[in-house]
Amino acid sequence: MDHTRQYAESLDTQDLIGHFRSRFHIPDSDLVYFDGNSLGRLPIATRERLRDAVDREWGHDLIRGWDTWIDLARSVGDLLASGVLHVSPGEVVLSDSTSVNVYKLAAAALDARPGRHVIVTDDDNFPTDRYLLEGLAAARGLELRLVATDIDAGLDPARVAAALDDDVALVCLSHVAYRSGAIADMVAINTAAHRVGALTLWDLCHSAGAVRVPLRESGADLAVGCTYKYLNAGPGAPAFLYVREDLQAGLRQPIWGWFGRRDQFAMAPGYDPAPSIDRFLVGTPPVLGGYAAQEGARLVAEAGIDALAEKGARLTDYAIALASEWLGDRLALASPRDSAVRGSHVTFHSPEAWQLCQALKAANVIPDFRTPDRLRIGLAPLYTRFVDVHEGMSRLRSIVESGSHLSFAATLGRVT
Ligand SMILES: Cc1ncc(COP(=O)(O)O)c(C=O)c1O
Ligand SMILES: Nc1c(O)cccc1C(=O)C[C@H](N)C(=O)O
Repeated sequence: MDHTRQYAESLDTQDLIGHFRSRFHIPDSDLVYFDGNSLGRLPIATRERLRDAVDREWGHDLIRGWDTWIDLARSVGDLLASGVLHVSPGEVVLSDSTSVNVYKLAAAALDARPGRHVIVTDDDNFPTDRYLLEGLAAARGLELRLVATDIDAGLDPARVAAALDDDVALVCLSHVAYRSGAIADMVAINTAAHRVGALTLWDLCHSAGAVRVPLRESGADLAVGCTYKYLNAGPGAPAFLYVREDLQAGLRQPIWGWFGRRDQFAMAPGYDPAPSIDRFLVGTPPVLGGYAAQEGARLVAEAGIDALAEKGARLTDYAIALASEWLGDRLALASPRDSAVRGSHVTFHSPEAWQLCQALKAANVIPDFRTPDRLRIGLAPLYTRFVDVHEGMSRLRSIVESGSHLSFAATLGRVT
């Protein structure tokens, strides 16, 4: 491969979705942002929409705003369904945080499988998922069965299958692993789970807006995900949840708020869940965050998931090739090498990963550090250019070659 900046520029020139970068607010042209998998950039349309929503809808319309706000969770859900997740309208809704949605859907799934005593997840699933499942298992006297995962290679579907038997109620896993970026085999795992009568719940935080998620093709039961990463909806924006249409009537989630009730404004006695995906809602939705999720989902839908996934694969392949050429075994790959089973971020091992992260930030490159010794580089395909990858990796090369990172304390500081 050609390692010149000119080559990176030529890749950008040929990039069919490269123009989407101009739809983002990018005030610091020197900054190399490798963290869109933690917090996406600000779309220009979102900034304008939020200004208008604050000034006109809230400032002027006041309570009358609810005439339109009331349908927002459903309309953004439908947009995510058609433009991002490729499922049917009425199967996705915007709601709460990913953590709260894991709790609601996992509890609903456990209630739907009475008499079964086991929840399966993997030992490298994202912490919030593991903790929530641990809490549910403790409260209900169930076993939480952890499948051992290779942190770099990702989940082995055969190991998941080996953990399954007819006492398993729920299998809850991440589609793209937060550390390695490995894509789990959703088809094989759903098939194995359904063979023993278990339900599946997928965390799509690192998938939505970055890779094609085979919810429909794999017969997935339930899913959750956030909108602040590849959907660019901003810090703390509301999450989404997916419940396959044929399961909705048979599932009840445990937080019985008024937004989940049939005929909400009748304010009637007793809880009677809505006969739709609305039954998985709880309370008043965050409207400003909802608008941001809507604008973010529109951009992703316009670019198209297949084009985004293809570019994400090429960007991560390019970062791997530059790392191997320039840094050799000083930076070992901690992600799958095959882009077909990798999301839009790539991770490297180094005993000095923490110091490298600090030195990169000082050089105006933002990656992140993940325990125990990993440098994670997120390459959000909507706005990351090949020249950004070239520039970021070349600043990393200068740091490693000069040893300048060694002047940073080796002690871990605050990690986000
Ligand atoms: C896989 C995964 N699940 C869940 C979360 C977080 O959930 P929440 O938005 O509820 O904090 C993250 C990132 O923060 C994540 O990467
Ligand atoms: N959600 C985050 C937050 O509220 C604070 C700091 C970081 C995050 C993240 O998104 C972390 C991210 N999900 C990860 O994969 O590590």
